[in-house]
Amino acid sequence: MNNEALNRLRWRRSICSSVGLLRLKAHPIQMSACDKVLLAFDFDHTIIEVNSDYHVRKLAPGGVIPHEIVALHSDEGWTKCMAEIFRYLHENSVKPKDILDCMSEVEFTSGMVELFENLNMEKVDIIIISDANSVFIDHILETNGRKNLFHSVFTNPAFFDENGRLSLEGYHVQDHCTLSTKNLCKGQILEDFITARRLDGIKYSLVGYIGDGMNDFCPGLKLSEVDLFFPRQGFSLVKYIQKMETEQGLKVRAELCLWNTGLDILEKIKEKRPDVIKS
Ligand SMILES: Cc1ncc(COP(=O)(O)O)c(C=O)c1O
Ligand SMILES: [Mg+2]
Repeated sequence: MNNEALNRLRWRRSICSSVGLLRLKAHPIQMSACDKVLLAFDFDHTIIEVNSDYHVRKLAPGGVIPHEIVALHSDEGWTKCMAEIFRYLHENSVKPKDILDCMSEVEFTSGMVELFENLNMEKVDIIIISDANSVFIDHILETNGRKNLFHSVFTNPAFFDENGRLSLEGYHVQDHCTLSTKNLCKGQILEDFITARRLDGIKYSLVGYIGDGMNDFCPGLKLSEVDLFFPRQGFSLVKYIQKMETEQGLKVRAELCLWNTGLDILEKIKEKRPDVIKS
């Protein structure tokens, strides 16, 4: 986080603390916490229309990744597969600039910019939880001029090594959640974030989680009845929610709000919390 962003955060925190103190007089029970809305976004097929990990494959010779590398992709995770893809690209003379230029082509999903521009960021925190990687996400946010909007980005750390190869690690190692990949449990990240913010004096009166894939089911389960779960229309998460309920009795408690573009999300937030929309 740069100095400007840190200062802005501190400034927001100080505003929140004063609001908390004012509340103390009228409503002693709510005293220490500053109420905000949290919107947690998946990245691939959510903030952006494509899957960045698939988009980069076009840089391989003939746009084809060898079968033995593709075969490393599993439901338990794809960081090994992606690390091998990056090794393969490097062996085939793909340079860091080629990868970054390829990511510069990636556009935000329709209506996402309008959604972000209409949220009152004094009242809303937005975060990203993604099983892509930090280099792709950073670059795409930067080229779209939206990097500073996000309070935090949780994803697999990546960097270009001294030879120019993109190197990738898992975000964490976990084996408690069988719904998630081994390297990244979005549900745990969401819960840890909310707990950390609570300790900072920020309480979320509404949490919205926006995603498309099966790896977004675990954070959806963590939401409560007052929250909003946004599975993307026509993507795998919609059917997975039904399947997990009928086959495993795992029921999402939050209100389900299907979405197709960012404008659908904006409409729903407007309806539930007009106070966090810019006037
Ligand atoms: C290779 C690969 N990368 C990324 C993702 C998902 O990333 P995100 O969590 O940003 O949707 C998937 C989902 O299946 C995938 O297969
Ligand atoms: Mg996704």
